Amino acid sequence: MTILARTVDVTRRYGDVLALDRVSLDIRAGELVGLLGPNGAGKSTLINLFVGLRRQTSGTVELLGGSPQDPLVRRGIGVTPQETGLPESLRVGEIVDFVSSHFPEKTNKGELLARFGLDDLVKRQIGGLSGGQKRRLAVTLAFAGNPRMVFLDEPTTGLDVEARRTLWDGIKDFHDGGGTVLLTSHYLEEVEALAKRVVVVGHGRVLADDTVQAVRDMVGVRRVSLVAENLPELPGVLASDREDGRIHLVTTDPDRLVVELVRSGTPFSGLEIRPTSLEEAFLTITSNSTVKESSHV
Ligand SMILES: Nc1ncnc2c1ncn2[C@@H]1O[C@H](COP(=O)(O)OP(=O)(O)OP(=O)(O)O)[C@@H](O)[C@H]1O
Repeated sequence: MTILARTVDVTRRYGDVLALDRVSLDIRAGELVGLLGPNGAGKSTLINLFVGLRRQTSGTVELLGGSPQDPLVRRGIGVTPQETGLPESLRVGEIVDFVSSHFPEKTNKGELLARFGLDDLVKRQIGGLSGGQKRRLAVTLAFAGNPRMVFLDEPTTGLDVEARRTLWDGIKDFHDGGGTVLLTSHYLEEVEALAKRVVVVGHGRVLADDTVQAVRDMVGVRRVSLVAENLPELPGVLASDREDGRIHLVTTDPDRLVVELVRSGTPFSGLEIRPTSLEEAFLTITSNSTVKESSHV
């Protein structure tokens, strides 16, 4: 299947900061891919390279079979950056006309606004929109030029549940019609609602590239921590470490782990079980590629 966006071994530095570290990724026509990761993971940098706003330090970036730096190539895509500023005095309908006039093919204005629940606001000045309506409009504009592919950087940040769902429906509609989407998010639920494939990034690297279900299973880990001298071999331990006299165990099945711990008769105290953050989960999992071997503390 046609590859619409590709990076090969891409690195991007900002001074001493390594924002992307040898990232290779293919996005094929018709895919809806979620790019998930904690703050500072490198998601926006990757989007900015794909859409030609920044250049890579090394490696190759391809867009629609050409270069993201080529304005003709860029006419085939739509983009909503993480932050947008729209001219306050223009009306909603006018900004849609203005943006779509830059593209050879336009999306029907009425249909576009209806798809994103903005059809009642066509005459409203942008300065009179709520924050959520402005964000929805900014996302809508990515679709104005009948793009083959859209890049959405945290499209639903700041939206309430209803507005978020309306946006999701609009994005799904585009995808159902054959459109390709790459969107970033901090939220697994958002990626789960939209995407089949999820690419997890952390510290500038691709940590996982899999189905949403597989990634959800990875994230569903818990941290069991306790005080003990020594522990026996315990089932389902993905990673472990010792800190300030406590032992921390990362597991997908804390119930079974505790049952086995009690069964073993090992003396322990101060048992705590808590969720791991997304970041913690991924960093723990990926920094322990030989995880099974580390289960014996
Ligand atoms: N213009 C810049 N100058 C210096 N450092 C930068 C610049 N842009 C990004 N960085 C750094 O590069 C790293 C990746 O940032 P990036 O914005 O790509 O992450 P992100 O995953 O999009 O984060 P967030 O979810 O917070 O938007 C971070 O350490 C960030 O501080």
